Amino acid sequence: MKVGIVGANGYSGVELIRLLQQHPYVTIEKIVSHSTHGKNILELYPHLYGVNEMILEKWNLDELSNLDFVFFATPSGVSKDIIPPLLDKGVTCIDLSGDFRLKNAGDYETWYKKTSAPAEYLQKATYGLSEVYRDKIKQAKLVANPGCFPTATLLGLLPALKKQIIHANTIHVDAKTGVSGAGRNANLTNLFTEINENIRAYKVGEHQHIPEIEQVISDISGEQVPITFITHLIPINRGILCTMYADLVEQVTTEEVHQIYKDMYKDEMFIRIRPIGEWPTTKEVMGSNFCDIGVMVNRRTNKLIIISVIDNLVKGAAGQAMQNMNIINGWEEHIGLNNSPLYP
Ligand SMILES: NC(=O)C1=CN([C@@H]2O[C@H](COP(=O)(O)OP(=O)(O)OC[C@H]3O[C@@H](n4cnc5c(N)ncnc54)[C@H](OP(=O)(O)O)[C@@H]3O)[C@@H](O)[C@H]2O)C=CC1
Ligand SMILES: CC(=O)N[C@@H](CCC(=O)OP(=O)(O)O)C(=O)O
Repeated sequence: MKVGIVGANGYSGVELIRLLQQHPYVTIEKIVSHSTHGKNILELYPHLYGVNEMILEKWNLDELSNLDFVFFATPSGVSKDIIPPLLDKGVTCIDLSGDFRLKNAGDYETWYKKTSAPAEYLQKATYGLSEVYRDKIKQAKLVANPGCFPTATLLGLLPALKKQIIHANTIHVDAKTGVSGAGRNANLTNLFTEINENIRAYKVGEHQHIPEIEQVISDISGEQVPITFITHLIPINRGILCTMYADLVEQVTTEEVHQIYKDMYKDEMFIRIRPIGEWPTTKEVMGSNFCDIGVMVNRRTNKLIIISVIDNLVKGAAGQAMQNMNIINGWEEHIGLNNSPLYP
């Protein structure tokens, strides 16, 4: 199958190259960039010598129309204009940006502060949280790949929400991310001197992933509730760790909750429910498509505590996008995604 990557020289794009190169049924036919078009990708990423030595091209609708599948790893506000004509030509698109995730155009404009994609295309998009929307993804022509934080948050909350053991309106999420989440662009807050030996809360109360998480919670629980969700930038390259708390509806034990989580994810190869008393770390999923989850009931407060971790560039972006491509094509979901985490 012939695929293309638009935004191929960003961090998520390069992660797509790494993963798609190891997929047996796929060849990367086109890599597209914006300000760097015309360069060999090696000039930007010398680690790709002998792996991928393609030239970055300019966006060209006709040339991309000959492909089977195109991945978009572009900043928000870009794919909303270029995906619709490509979709109309019958090419299946997977968008890693936020442009097609929110069903309500007004929500996108409020939280992203940009013009939304046309409403009819928002309705055509399928939200690509693989483990939750697999059946819809199978039929999709346009997948809105989830944000990195929503992936870690929602996979962690899902069993508790589905089994209705927590009050959805009491959910608090304390999320931490590595710096690659901000992409490969020069900006003051991403300087080594600003990041190193430092932790910073950012976009407090106004993170664009809040409506995305609330949209799925509402879909699963039937409740439209606001959540408290705060993000922090920490001095690591890759990884997201979300610590979540919510009030329990009634008293349950850690063992009971743990069993609910194990049962719900028993057939999911990328979700690892950690033994009771063991809390996952970002390094334990680095480079892999795993989402690791630990749970505990805090008896003193009658709250459920959930900790989930992912690699933001893999399960949080390129890995989940490739998992979705596998789902659409009816291939086994793990194809190209078998690598174990990189440790230490
Ligand atoms: N980084 C992460 O962990 C995650 C990122 N995402 C989302 O994925 C998308 C890409 O993120 P990331 O890889 O971090 O971003 P980067 O900033 O690292 O890369 C952005 C890419 O988009 C290209 N680009 C910029 N403007 C345009 C344009 N107008 N037309 C075509 N291409 C353009 C850039 O090309 P050039 O350099 O040549 O200008 C570059 O290749 C974003 O929407 C992000 O929110 C989602 C989940 C996780
Ligand atoms: C560290 C950092 O800045 N991370 C980004 C990750 C979000 C992202 O990748 O953007 P979309 O999912 O909205 O496309 C952020 O918190 O905004």
